[in-house]
Amino acid sequence: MANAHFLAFNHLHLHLQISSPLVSKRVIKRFWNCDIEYSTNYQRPGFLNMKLQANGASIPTSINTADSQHNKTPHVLTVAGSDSGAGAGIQADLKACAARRVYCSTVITAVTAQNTLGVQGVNIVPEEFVAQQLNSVLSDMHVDVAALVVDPVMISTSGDILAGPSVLAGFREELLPMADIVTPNIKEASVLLGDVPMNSVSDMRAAAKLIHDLGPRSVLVKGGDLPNSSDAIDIFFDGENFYELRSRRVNTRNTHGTGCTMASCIAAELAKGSSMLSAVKIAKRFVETALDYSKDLAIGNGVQGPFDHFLALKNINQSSCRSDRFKPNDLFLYAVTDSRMNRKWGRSIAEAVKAAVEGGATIVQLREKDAETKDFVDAAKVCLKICHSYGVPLLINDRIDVALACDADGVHVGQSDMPVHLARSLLGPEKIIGVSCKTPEQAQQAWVDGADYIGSGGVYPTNTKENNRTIGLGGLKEVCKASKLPVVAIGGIGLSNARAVMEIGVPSLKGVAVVSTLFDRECISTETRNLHAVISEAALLTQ
Ligand SMILES: Cc1ncc(COP(=O)(O)OP(=O)(O)O)c(N)n1
Ligand SMILES: Cc1nc(C(=O)O)sc1CCOP(=O)(O)O
Ligand SMILES: [Mg+2]
Repeated sequence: MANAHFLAFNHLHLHLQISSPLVSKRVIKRFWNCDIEYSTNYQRPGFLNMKLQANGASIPTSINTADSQHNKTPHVLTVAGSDSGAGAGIQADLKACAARRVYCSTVITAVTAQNTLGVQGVNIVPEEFVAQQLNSVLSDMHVDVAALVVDPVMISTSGDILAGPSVLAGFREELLPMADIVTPNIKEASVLLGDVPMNSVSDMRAAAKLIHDLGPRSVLVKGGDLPNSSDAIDIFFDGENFYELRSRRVNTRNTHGTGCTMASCIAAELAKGSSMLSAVKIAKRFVETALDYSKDLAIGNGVQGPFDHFLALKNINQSSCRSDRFKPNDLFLYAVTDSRMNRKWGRSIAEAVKAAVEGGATIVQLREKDAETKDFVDAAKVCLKICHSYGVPLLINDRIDVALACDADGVHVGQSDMPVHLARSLLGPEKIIGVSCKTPEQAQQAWVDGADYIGSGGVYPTNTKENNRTIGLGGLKEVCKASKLPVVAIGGIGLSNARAVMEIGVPSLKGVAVVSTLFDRECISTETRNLHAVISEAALLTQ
């Protein structure tokens, strides 16, 4: 069978989003030897026409989408081969979708006998039966929106060639032009483009552009195997902009199935309603976290083992994340609360937080050193609602338990609090984690540990935090220069010196974090507005 490998190893996710009112007019055709056609049925609104053809036999199906609003379950349909070792293929897709809280149905194109040592056998599922599985799933499970994630599986992470020239032509001519995203690793990107050299990030950018010219709406070139790079760098290109997505390279043998997992996670996030860029970022962070957590797994005797999709996520409550992930510019005006100051001025934490966000605070941290746990959780829940109504993230100081209990957007930890990598494994890939750093070494470690940002200070002496070493503008500059993460300056910052801080001229510095300048004042919203004006002007001048 000429297209045996194509069926066996092609890996494709069709995400079926049930909750959206839109019906995709995208036509998916020449799907291996099956023709699948989607179109809106204008004669019968609420129905989706589908036609499957296998070996000339047509299986027309009309899907009722009329009551799809009742079914809000995000759903990924994966079309892929089975891996008996369960590290990759259908098994990885199911685990990834389950870990991301998305339902996954499956169409199996081949059954492989494989383990960590290699692939011992492949049994291709007949094309008619692939079509029948598709028909079974799609004729029953309602489809409002289809998005196609194509993982062009041709060369495994271990370097095995998984597909021949006919498959390559199939990808280039048939699948890529209708894909919403295609996710090659650097070896696959090279093969897709006729064996172009792929040795640098600029080669990856050029490849992303050339692959985009083949027709997909966006391209993710995964640089995990890029030589001489200490970071795992991926290039995302949406046809207009390039995004360089960096994460630290996790040193582990347990990488089997990372490509399948990445593609499934992207499909899962799309099914939940994310934008493509956001889906890609979350998927990358998820894979990084899962790899990190699975470093010491010992499964099989081969050189490349599987990783576990669930350990890193076992305690996660992902029910009410903000739709946007952390943006570095959120650090611009960072308000940190203080229970003593609130007591002094006779206001509740929620009143203080509301006034700060009304005045223009761009992120809030609850730093309630002497609050009882129950009071802290209750107050945090109220503050979370206030912050989210302004689109502002809310972080919790020190207390991972409180952050989990109220489902805050993240935490801020110091050098002697819960280590960042543990906080990450408890909180999961989506939560924001900030860490205090006074030195360039700590800043480098923060990146390695998977933090999102750095708080650096005390820039000036402060009465708010006892025995705090002052690092000055010079120390702040050194941290910012060494940091791959965005930095917010903290300590003794107010209207008179915020401008000098913002003008240090290192791009990683994104803003100032303040306590007394906002909260040890009579009118918090006015003080916040005034500080916002000062740092906005400084930011304009330093651009
Ligand atoms: C934004 C920001 N930066 C630094 C700190 C200080 O955190 P830490 O060193 O843990 O000290 P405490 O705040 O816990 O006393 C911070 N809270 N926020
Ligand atoms: C909470 C905190 N952390 C610091 C650090 O240097 O890491 S300084 C500090 C207190 C900042 O309060 P104020 O704005 O009132 O000076
Ligand atoms: Mg702390």
